[in-house]
Amino acid sequence: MAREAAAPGRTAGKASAPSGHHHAGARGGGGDLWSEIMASGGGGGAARIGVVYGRRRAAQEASRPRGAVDVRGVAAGEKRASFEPSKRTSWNRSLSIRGRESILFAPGTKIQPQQNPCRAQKRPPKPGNRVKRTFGGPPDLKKEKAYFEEVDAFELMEESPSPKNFGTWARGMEQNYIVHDLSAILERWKISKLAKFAASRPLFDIMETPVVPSVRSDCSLHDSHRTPEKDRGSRTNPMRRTIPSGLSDKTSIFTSFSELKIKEEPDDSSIPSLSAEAMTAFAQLLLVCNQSAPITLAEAFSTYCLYSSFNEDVHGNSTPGSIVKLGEGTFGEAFRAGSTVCKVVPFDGTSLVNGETQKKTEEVLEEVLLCLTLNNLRADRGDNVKENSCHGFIETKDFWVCQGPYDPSLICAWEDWDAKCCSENDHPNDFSNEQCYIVFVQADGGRDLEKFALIDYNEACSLLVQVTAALAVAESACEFEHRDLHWGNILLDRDETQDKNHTMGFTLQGKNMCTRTFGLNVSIIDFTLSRINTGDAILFLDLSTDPALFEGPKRDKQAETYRKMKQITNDYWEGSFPKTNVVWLIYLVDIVLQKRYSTFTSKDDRELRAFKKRLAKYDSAKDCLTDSFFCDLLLSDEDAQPSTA
Ligand SMILES: Nc1ncnc2c1ncn2[C@@H]1O[C@H](COP(=O)(O)OP(=O)(O)OP(=O)(O)O)[C@@H](O)[C@H]1O
Repeated sequence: MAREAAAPGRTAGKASAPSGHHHAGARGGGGDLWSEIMASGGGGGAARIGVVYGRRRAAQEASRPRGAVDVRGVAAGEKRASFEPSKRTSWNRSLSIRGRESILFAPGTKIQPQQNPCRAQKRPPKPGNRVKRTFGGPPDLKKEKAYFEEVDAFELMEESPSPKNFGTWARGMEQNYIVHDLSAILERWKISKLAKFAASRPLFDIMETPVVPSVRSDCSLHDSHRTPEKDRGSRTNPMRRTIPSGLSDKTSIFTSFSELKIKEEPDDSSIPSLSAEAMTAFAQLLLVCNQSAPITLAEAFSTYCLYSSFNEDVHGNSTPGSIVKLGEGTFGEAFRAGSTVCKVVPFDGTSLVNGETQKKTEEVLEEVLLCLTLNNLRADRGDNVKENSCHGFIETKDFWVCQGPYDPSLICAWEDWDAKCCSENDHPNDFSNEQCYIVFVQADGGRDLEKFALIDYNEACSLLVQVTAALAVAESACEFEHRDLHWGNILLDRDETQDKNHTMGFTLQGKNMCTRTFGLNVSIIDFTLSRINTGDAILFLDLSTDPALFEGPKRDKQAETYRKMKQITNDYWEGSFPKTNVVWLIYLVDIVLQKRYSTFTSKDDRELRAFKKRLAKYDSAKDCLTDSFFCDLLLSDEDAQPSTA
């Protein structure tokens, strides 16, 4: 995670109705396009149905001081617990108490206005976004069919010892992206969540639970959940068949958060019919990864790296060639492997990594769901025309569940990077044989903004319009808020082959548009803090359990932006507040201004300052896109030159 030099920060503007639509007819009737989009009332928000399940990390985690040594690893005989102080001291990298959360929608329940009754007065108005997609109702047989096909495929795979195409050092093949059946994955995940909840309560209790309105009636939400337990029992039995049919009758009972007072470890035997159908998070993760068991990091990387006989370890064993570390974050190490980037994130262990508690399997699974949902915004997979699509989010090509110590080739790449860039992370050489990792295989998005020098004002404009358009599309499609869009999480790639009129296509609420790229391709990464509404569930991170995130230095742009978000959300992180995207856009303009590119004229500076001032008025990235700043940068589809998407 990057840090920003101190400079006067702005206070987030009070939420107000969007005003000043200065986009007075961006080329070729852009005005009409915009008036249609704006008149449609904001488009997207995903179906908001009755809340049936939520979880929250244990509050006691919050009391552990930052950087304090977690001795649980020692008690558990975990190799990696260290009593040395963590290298990580940055306020903004200490995320030890974070936990991804989810709210699941009950099938068949009605869309509810999103409100936290205790704070409803203070919160900005919810945009009237709605998506066409609805959930619940009669059973979706297509989904079930897809599900069982996938289960059958998995069972077949289990019989075969060689899932996927790994395992030979010499293979060195480029792997195409894997097509995931997102709806089947979500369905499975939902069933498991519900079963876990159901298993935590005696059967009679559930059956007698009256159906209550799904809007929470008090603030008990905040103390009604517990940290989900690890799902490692699944290791020996990674696959349990789930039978979705008939579940909806039972699940419709669970419609209130206030009913979710889960106090003990779920007892799987209490409701056999549900728990037997549910898969553990670990088994689900394996299934998403198309694996029957974890593999080693070396095996995963060998899928993407060309074999090189020059890459041998001290024992003469061949190792994957061309692995270079590209960057690091609090949770992950990013390596280039062939033409892909593999982000390696340890999970589920009890030892601290980089001074932080490791993510739990469920959190990893939910981050995977988030990546897949964003992948779904991409338009180039032969799908039908999409209501909202863009290419602004990094493409996740695949995932792997790995286990064992760090591979020597990765340690080598890590040490090379450390020698040059001075890593803030712990040396990865003492992970145990049991350590699990999730490997996110992504497209190579280029260099992050922290390290990238924009050549001129046009490139700065291209950066701003592409990020704004991507956020606007994702807002509309799935109420997406990135919530951590610092300069380490925006990647830029200069494509010398693009001419100056090159454009990048996107679709916002059914309208095809293009952004001018000026030869720059922008990708947004790192969805760890992001909030998304998949239609089945809201996935978010409860940042109220991480007060230190908001205690960064005064006037530090990034620290101020977290504080602005807190102000906007009023610490109600499950809520939809697209204004959080706006404050990151303001941060981005600040970064561009602060970098003081030598080629910027004073007029360019003035333009940017005026734009930044206007941004404070907007309530969402979609609103920001109407600003006059983007007039010459946004084209309607008909006016565009041949574009990338
Ligand atoms: N797909 C990619 N292409 C190129 N570089 C990448 C890619 N993904 C990550 N990186 C590099 O690795 C760095 C860390 O990645 P990322 O931000 O995803 O990790 P993280 O642990 O989630 O970080 P954070 O501390 O912000 O939560 C990035 O800043 C970037 O330099």
